[in-house]
Amino acid sequence: MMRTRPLKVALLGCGVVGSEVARIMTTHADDLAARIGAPVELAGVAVRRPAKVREGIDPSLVTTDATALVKRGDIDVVVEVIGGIEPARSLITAAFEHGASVVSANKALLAQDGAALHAAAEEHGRDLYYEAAVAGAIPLIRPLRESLAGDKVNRVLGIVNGTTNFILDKMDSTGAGYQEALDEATALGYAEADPTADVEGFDAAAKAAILAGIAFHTRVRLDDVHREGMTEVTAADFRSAKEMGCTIKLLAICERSADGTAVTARVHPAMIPLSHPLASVRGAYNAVFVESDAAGQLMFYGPGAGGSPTASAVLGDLVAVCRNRLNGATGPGESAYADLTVSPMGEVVTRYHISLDVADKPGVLAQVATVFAEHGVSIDTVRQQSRNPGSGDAVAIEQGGGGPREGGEASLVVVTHRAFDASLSGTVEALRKLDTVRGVASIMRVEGE
Ligand SMILES: NC(=O)c1ccc[n+]([C@@H]2O[C@H](COP(=O)([O-])OP(=O)(O)OC[C@H]3O[C@@H](n4cnc5c(N)ncnc54)[C@H](O)[C@@H]3O)[C@@H](O)[C@H]2O)c1
Ligand SMILES: N[C@@H](CCO)C(=O)O
Ligand code: NA
Repeated sequence: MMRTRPLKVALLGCGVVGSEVARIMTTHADDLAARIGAPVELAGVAVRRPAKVREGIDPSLVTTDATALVKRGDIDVVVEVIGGIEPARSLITAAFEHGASVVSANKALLAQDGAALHAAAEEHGRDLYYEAAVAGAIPLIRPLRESLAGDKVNRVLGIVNGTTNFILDKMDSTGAGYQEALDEATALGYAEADPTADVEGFDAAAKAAILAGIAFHTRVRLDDVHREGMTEVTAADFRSAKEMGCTIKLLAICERSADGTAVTARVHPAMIPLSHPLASVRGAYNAVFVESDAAGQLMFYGPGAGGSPTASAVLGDLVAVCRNRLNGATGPGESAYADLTVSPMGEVVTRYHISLDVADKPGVLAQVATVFAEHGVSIDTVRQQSRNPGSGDAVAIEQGGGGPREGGEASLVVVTHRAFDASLSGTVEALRKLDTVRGVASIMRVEGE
């Protein structure tokens, strides 16, 4: 039976995501009411620039005082789509203290202060939902928290940042420059207010922390996630990847150790085979693999960024939280009982593609191979490409076949078998000290094989 008194919603922030949340709340009001069992009313919209015209929003609802709005006392659900740490954190905390449940899209805040916010929600008997915070529209938080609650997750691997996937895809498929592709992603509403968060991997690292925490029932914070951005990926890296039958993606990888007692979480660019499903994830789309004991391998795919897709996830949470309120119940809170050790990057085991600039003279290959062996890193393949003395150009490689002329420089590409990341770092450090190694052009991990 439909309750006539509406549930009151306060919207904090009316930017790319907030404006879409308001639009869908208005256009789908009847369906939302039927699904929830009570009408939902937009009771206030906190903004920074009140003079801006906001189509479909009653100007009398607009306020610049977000604090007063969340403290009104009659608000059932606060939707936080401001982003950043403050004032979002204080506003969410105040919302719980004043009796509201919270829906947020704020991965930066949840990765940093998720534990404290969950504790505040629990203390006040309210909900904290954040499906939109990870991989936009794709249902991922709820499947991990609820659908897989009876299984044991061992690995989460995916593309969780739309902006960087858009940029890498453009660079790979059209040869576009980095800045041109970033400007387009920003114009399409994918990028964060400061795109450094996207391109330096902070956004994906925050999402990895949230996913690892839920998947492994262990607190994983942003600082626990090894992070490398994608600003140094070059056209030459894409050429190397192509020669390997691979492409390059910015991946988030959360793994349980072989003995099951520890976990790692990391974000970095990596080569993946073109035959892997993640290789064909284009534009701002995201895709995440979840591997678990009983279910095996699951793949989640869809739009990972943008106002309307993100609003879809926010609305889904809003419906769930409103239903809980009507039932006098709360949904699942934080689950960190397993309390596994979060290991550093050095304990990750994977494969590596290393490009070295070396002197083209006898014994160099053996010297390089010895350094790998001394650090316990086993070589899978080696490829050498010579450059004629005085020319920067690579020429055909015919090892021992009268090709390379001694005295010039060569580029040496080594692909390893699986090895500890710490061993690889030790290898690279030692390689840099060899006189015959002129430089380490790139180091890229190889995943998804
Ligand atoms: N855009 C996306 O694709 C996307 C996807 C998933 C999650 N998110 C997350 O959603 C949140 C919002 O992102 P967005 O893209 O809509 O950002 P946005 O910058 O377009 O919108 C944020 C809005 O909040 C307003 N704001 C800032 N401080 C405020 C304050 N004190 N009171 C009221 N309003 C204030 C800003 O003026 C702005 O209009 C962020 O946490 C972001 O990480 C965004
Ligand atoms: N800036 C983020 C938004 C979605 O969280 C992205 O590009 O994926
Ligand atoms: Na999601």
